Amino acid sequence: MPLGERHGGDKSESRYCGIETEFDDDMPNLLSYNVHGGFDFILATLMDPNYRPSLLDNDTSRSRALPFAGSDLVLSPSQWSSHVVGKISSWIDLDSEDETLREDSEITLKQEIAWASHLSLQACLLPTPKGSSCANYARCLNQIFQNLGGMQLWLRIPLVKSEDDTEAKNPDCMGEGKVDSWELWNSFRLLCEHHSQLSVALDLLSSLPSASSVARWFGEPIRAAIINTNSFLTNAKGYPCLSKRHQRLATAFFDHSVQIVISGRSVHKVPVGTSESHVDNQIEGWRHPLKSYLDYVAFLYQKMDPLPEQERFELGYRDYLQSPLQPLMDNLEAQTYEIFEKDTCKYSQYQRAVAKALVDRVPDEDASRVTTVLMVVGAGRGPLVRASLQAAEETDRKLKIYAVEKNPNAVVTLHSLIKLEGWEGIVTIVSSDMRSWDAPEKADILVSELLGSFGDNELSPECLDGAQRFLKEDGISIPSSYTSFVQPVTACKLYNDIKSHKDLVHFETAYVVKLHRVARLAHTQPVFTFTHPDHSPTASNQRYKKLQFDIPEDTGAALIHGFAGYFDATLYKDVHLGIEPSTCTPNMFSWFPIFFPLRTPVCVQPGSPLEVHFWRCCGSTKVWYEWCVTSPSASPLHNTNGRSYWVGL
Ligand SMILES: C[S@@+](CC[C@H](N)C(=O)[O-])C[C@H]1O[C@@H](n2cnc3c(N)ncnc32)[C@H](O)[C@@H]1O
Repeated sequence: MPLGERHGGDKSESRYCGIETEFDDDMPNLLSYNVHGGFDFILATLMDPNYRPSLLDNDTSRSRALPFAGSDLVLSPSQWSSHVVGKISSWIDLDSEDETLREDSEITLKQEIAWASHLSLQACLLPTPKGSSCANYARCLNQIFQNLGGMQLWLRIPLVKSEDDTEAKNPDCMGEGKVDSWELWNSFRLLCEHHSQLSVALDLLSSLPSASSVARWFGEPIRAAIINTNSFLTNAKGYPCLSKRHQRLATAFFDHSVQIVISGRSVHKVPVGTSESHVDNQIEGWRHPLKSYLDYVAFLYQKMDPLPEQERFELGYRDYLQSPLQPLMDNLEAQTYEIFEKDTCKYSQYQRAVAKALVDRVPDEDASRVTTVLMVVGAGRGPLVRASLQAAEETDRKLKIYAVEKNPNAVVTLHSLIKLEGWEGIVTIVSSDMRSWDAPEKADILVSELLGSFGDNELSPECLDGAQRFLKEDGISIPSSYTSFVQPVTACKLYNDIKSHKDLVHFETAYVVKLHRVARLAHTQPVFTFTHPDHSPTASNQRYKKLQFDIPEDTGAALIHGFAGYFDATLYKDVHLGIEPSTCTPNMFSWFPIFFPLRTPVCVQPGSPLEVHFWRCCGSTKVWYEWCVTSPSASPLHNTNGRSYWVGL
């Protein structure tokens, strides 16, 4: 019974809530008890906890069947796959000093995974590594991965990070010697080479690490969050509830399709005869002992704000890598223009900028006599022409417009608009590349939108350099400048998607992507700025920037899979437009961020700075970026000579 419905038809996994169960060899009864109690799936031990392969060696009845919970026939295939997550025996210790235990563990792990695969379970929960060394555990998993089919393996990791290294460690819940459970996870997944079927089930304890430290996990492949009943507080009426921080975390998990699992025994004496449940499925007075915990989780899920319309529209794009547009080299298609044109926020910012420029250029007393020459360069299907005309109307200024466009298909539309919109005598359509157009007169205002997610990556600088020939000496360019920004991110999903191509080219390409499962590890920093017009005789569009990021120390160590990139543009004076997270234009959807990957992720320890270099390089036929990390360790230089990714001139 899903936790509820969220506006917009929620299809995420996080609608489901599971329960961790004790071993029970009556699997049908165990499942039906918990499903009737309201849970969607059970986290169930598949093998008798007393089983040890080494004990069988001395057993004369060695050939008897292994003590699996019943047989595969006790549940239907769909019950196994939809309602059971296998829990691998928690006693296993693959890195134990005790050889017998180590060997027993290896045999049991492989047997249990093989049995779970036979049942077509979607996932199995792997116990937390017992010590700080997990090499043999990871080695066995690598062997298992070679032949696993589609099953996911969730490594159980407690969400702990002591702020003080001298703080007592809890050997029951994580490897001795590790005070930051993320490091345990990181060692494990590095040993497994980021295997895409290895993910995390986080155990939420009653106290949580710092916000930055928790945030780092959102770039990791978390599939489940296990909340023990001991981590719940008690509300005034005696019901279980979570602390504000736990609530916010649970909500963030829902938003990232992480499933919640309740574990432990009921530790709340819920008043009899009352019910706060929203989905009450009591059968003949019976109530699952953990129902009040489930009800609370459902309540948190249902009280989440509905996804805004734009977010709903963008759901399918989350963490989906796209190649950036090449609007100079290629001709955009009608549907691309259509998406741009729906972004009213972008055009209203342009309208505001043009209005301010018109008023600055022509004082009120001259408004009826002076005609301003405005050129829209890269006019597409005309939205900036329309925005400029609206600015003129709003400010009572007279305008003459040239709409310059190099895409012949968009020019067809522009011509049709002359009649349709009554632009005769005001707008002249020019079918030409702005860099080679021989303009009949000079412009007072040059309006363009040639910006990519990283500002200059669609070659606005090169195009506007070519167009500024026909801008008057004191003319205005809208935009007047733009700056790119980057920040380091953990982005396991993106890294794995790129890795799946098994080539260098994909690791040296920048992608446009709606970032979702990422952890932004430091504030953004500016990279390259371009200003227009630029009349300096030595002007060059090549750039180099060295950046140093200090990741907040309380984050702990983190793995950098690459850099998220953004831009901010000053259109005119105080009117800006951009996607840099701290200043982004609200409700604008024309641009997703850009992502520059690293071929090998870089691990940064607390307190050690991350040094990064970005170059913008220009050749006669193309522009490209190169990038690398030099501290705490050196990465290779990425995209040398634009060998993998470039933008055509
Ligand atoms: C990002 S689109 C913007 C289109 C339109 N202004 C809008 O906001 O919907 C950029 C447009 O500039 C055009 N363009 C790019 N480089 C150009 C050049 N050198 N000369 C003329 N048009 C160019 C492209 O064909 C495309 O139509």
